[in-house]
Amino acid sequence: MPHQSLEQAARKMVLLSKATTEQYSYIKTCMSTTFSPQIPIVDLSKPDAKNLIVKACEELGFFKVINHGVPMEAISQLESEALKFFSMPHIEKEKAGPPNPFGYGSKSIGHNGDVGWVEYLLLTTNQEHTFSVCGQNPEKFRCALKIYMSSVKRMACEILELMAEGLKIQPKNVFSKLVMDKQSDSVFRVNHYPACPELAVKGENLIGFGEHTDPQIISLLRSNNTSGLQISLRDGSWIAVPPDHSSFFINVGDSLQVMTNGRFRSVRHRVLANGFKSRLSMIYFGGPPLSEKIAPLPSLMKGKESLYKEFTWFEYKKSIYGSRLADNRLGHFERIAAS
Ligand SMILES: C=C1C[C@]23C[C@H]1CC[C@H]2[C@@]12CCC[C@@](C)(C(=O)O1)[C@H]2[C@@H]3C(=O)O
Ligand SMILES: O=C(O)CCC(=O)C(=O)O
Ligand SMILES: [Fe+2]
Repeated sequence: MPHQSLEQAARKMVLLSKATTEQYSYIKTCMSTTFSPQIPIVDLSKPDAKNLIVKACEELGFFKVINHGVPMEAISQLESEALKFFSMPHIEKEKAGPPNPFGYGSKSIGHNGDVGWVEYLLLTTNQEHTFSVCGQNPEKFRCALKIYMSSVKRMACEILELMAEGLKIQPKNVFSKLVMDKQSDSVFRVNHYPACPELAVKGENLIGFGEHTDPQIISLLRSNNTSGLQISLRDGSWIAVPPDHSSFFINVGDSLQVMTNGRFRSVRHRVLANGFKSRLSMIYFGGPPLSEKIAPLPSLMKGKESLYKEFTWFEYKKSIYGSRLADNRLGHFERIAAS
């Protein structure tokens, strides 16, 4: 059974890793994280979807989507190819790395010292580059990626159009056209968090993926049935997101926060490693073309000043790659109101 071999591989990874988990940042905040019914659920097939989406983006910057239209078959195919990839020996996986910027990465996230109990594939959504994905059957992996990505991109556009409709702004493709653009700088990521048996023994927490906001416009996340994802509320407390393998979780990204002049919030989130089960998640990050100006839409300003300085997505990207995961990246671009 592929699942069994995955757990075995994870265990091996733990045993073989000389430094074990000592070098990672343990976090002791588990007391403030609880499962809660607070995650809004949006049924894309219902007429009130657009209003629920706007409310969720204003309050949390996060919601769950059901009846999303991505066939379970496409999801399972990609999941199974990804699991095959991650169950290969480390030396084989390394052939697809390092992620500069695309490819296989392990433990290290970005280039500024962030680490987590995670291994991942970071890919461009642009066809040609996904060819760097290796593995035993790269053709099958690529094919599954292509089918999944086109379906998820369609959902991203549908959600972005519902946002514009819910905000009552014209044309309804103001946001979605950026992700639909041929030059769109969208990214795809598959994260694998091996089970970390040491945690189960010690009863401690270990960071899988440190807290951050996603810089793009919108992120669409699907994971297996393993918990770990948490989001931060306005008051700074963390809530655990109950896993749901058949739904998608949507994050507002920094760029959408700027385009709505702060009305929508980009949500801080993180992943904790699990002591018993491995987690596999796949995330589509819908981004604008590099040359696109990221600025509040005039129709959302209503005579108010922009909260942000003007910048292009290229400029923002340059700045994020010099940042640490937990940094407040939008801080540099906030306009201090002249009084
Ligand atoms: C420390 C990091 C790692 C970054 C860049 C920088 C700050 C934000 C991280 C992310 C988070 C969202 C996906 C990603 C692909 C992105 O666009 O921003 C990540 C990227 C990476 O994993 O390389
Ligand atoms: O793997 C996950 O569940 C979330 C990871 C994440 O937030 C990211 O890759 O930006
Ligand atoms: Fe993220």
